[in-house]
Amino acid sequence: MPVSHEDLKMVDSAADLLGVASPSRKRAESEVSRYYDAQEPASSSSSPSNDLLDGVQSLSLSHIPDTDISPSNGSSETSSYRSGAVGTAASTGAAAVPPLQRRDSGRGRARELPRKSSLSMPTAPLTFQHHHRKNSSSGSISRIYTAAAAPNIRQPLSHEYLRGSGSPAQESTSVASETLQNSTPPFTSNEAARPGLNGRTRSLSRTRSLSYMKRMEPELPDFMVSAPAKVIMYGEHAVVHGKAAIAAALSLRSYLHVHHLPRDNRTVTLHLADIDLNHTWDIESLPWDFFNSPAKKRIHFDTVTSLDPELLEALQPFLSSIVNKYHSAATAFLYVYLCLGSKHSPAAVFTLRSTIPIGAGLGSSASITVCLSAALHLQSGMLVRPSAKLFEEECARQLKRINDWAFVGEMCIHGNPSGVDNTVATGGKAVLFRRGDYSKPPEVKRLEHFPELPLMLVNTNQPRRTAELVAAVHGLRNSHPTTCGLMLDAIDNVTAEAMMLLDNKHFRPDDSHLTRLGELVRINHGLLVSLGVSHPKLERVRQIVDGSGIGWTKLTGAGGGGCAFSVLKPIQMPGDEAKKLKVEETLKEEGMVTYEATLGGDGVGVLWPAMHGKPEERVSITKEMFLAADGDDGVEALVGVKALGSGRLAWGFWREWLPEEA
Ligand SMILES: Nc1ncnc2c1ncn2[C@@H]1O[C@H](COP(=O)(O)OP(=O)(O)O)[C@@H](O)[C@H]1O
Ligand SMILES: C[C@@](O)(CCOP(=O)(O)O)CC(=O)O
Repeated sequence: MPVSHEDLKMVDSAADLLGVASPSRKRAESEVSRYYDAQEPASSSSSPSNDLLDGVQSLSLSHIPDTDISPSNGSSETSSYRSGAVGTAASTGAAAVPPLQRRDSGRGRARELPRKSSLSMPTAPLTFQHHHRKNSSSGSISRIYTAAAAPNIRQPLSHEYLRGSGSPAQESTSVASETLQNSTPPFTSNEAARPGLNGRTRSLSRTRSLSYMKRMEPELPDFMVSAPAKVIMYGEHAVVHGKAAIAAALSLRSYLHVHHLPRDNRTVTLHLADIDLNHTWDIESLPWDFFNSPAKKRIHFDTVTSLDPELLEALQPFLSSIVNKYHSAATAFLYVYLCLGSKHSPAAVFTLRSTIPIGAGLGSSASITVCLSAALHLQSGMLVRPSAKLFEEECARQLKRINDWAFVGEMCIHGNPSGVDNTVATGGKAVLFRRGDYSKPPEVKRLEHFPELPLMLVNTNQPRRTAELVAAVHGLRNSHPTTCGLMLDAIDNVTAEAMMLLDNKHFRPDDSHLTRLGELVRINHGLLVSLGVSHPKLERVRQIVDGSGIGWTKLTGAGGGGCAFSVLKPIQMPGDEAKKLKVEETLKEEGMVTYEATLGGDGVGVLWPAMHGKPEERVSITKEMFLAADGDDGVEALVGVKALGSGRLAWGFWREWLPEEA
């Protein structure tokens, strides 16, 4: 009999309450296992794994036809202009089937991928990175996978001990004894013997030692997740008002380390090291009953498009003691934690460090909310580590789930974000993004031919808050609806023109195409100035760069300070390089920082378990090591995607396409 969504939800909650896999859940899981076994051709490339499979509806990456981004289609009337106030939580598109845990049959079966490759994404040495796509014989798009053993996500570690060559009973007792040699057991040793597993005899003391050991073990291994920053090339602010924007992933990243605590520790800690925020909550004292009540409960598959003010209010007593100017990150964490977790969520310490400047227009908030969303999904068993065994559609579903809940976190930090930042931080690469109707998923078109561009990124070091700038544009539009509407339409037009150039495989950065792109950058900046979101320091960058004639400059992100980027003209004359160096020197003298970063790289990634080193000498990355890493370079050297690479023992990415063959 097919398993219904409702059935499984009930089974899920019952199992959660008991902390076990219920018989009906197991039945449902085996049903799905059977389904997959029947569907999949046998393959010898499988690794033993414990995948979570589900039947969530697939990510609809609605392609935006070129005509859609024309000014006529992007009129201000059709755009959804959202005020800073939060609305009622809306849930759209609940999945047909909830997640299921699937243990590999152990028969060496793996789903054979229709299209896959073990290629890894190249990174360009200079500013931008060019990724091509490879078309399969069917003409459709493929993606690359990193071969990796999926983690035993919901599997307590003790089960690992119980596996192996010996019988379960032998294994468990020997591990228990070993553990107990180094600890003080909370029981006496002279207990009556009673029948054990497989008809063997085991003593009650051993049973208790096992339960003691279980309590002392963390439920899951430590792991890490990471997500990139982004650069909005065209369309910031307008995108909040329903227009299109073009954005690309940037090679600066946030890293989140998740350390699991012994089961008898019932606390959860959020340590945001960059902002000196370190707070611990007692898990059971959190308002689970309210968050899990039928009227409020949201599950992993739900697309939540606005925050619930009552849920936010319920969190206040747990946030009020956090005095930190960046405290909204804690709100984001707690909101998503309570929505996705349960009283039985594993005790853990979440430690975050980021190489992205905070509040500088590079999407630092989205990068951290993507990390938090991915970590919480992984922890609760709702994601499979990316591997060659993942269907393309599953990969897309997992990315959608991460992205949807990262957006919830973004709403906690920003109020009314467009969602472009978290979409890029989740999926990586470059996208054309538009969210006309906030009650529906955004339209996202991946830019297949995003070119390598000569770019300079400058941080003015002028702090500002996205939420305030978005609210300021909102205010201006209210007082000057017609004029602002026209300016937003003009930005939309700029984005549409840029899109034709950036998504064109014949684009050449060394000819007139670059000049057109540069001019569009300058026009877009001018329109943002008119919307009132520039800053004297941003104007100074523009003056220095444009004055030297080396390129075209625009603020990126919310403006009001933060970052600007310049599209640089090709170095053609002998003095060109010297001019660029002079510009960099002047900017530095004025207290600004220039970045060398690449665009168009990977989105969210996972390092499971958190280990580094060559296969034979792998060591765990502890939270202490992570915290001790010296500055951004230290973080990159210890856990960085560049340092550890990607692959089975390194970072895994949910990727949706393959680079095109040269
Ligand atoms: N490294 C970080 N650690 C903790 N919180 C962060 C970090 N980076 C960003 N945030 C959160 O994001 C907010 C900044 O978001 P925002 O002003 O939109 O800047 P950005 O343009 O970089 O996204 C901060 O107030 C904080 O809550
Ligand atoms: C201004 C805006 O378009 C981009 C904000 O980017 P950032 O938070 O400054 O990185 C707001 C949004 O898209 O939600």
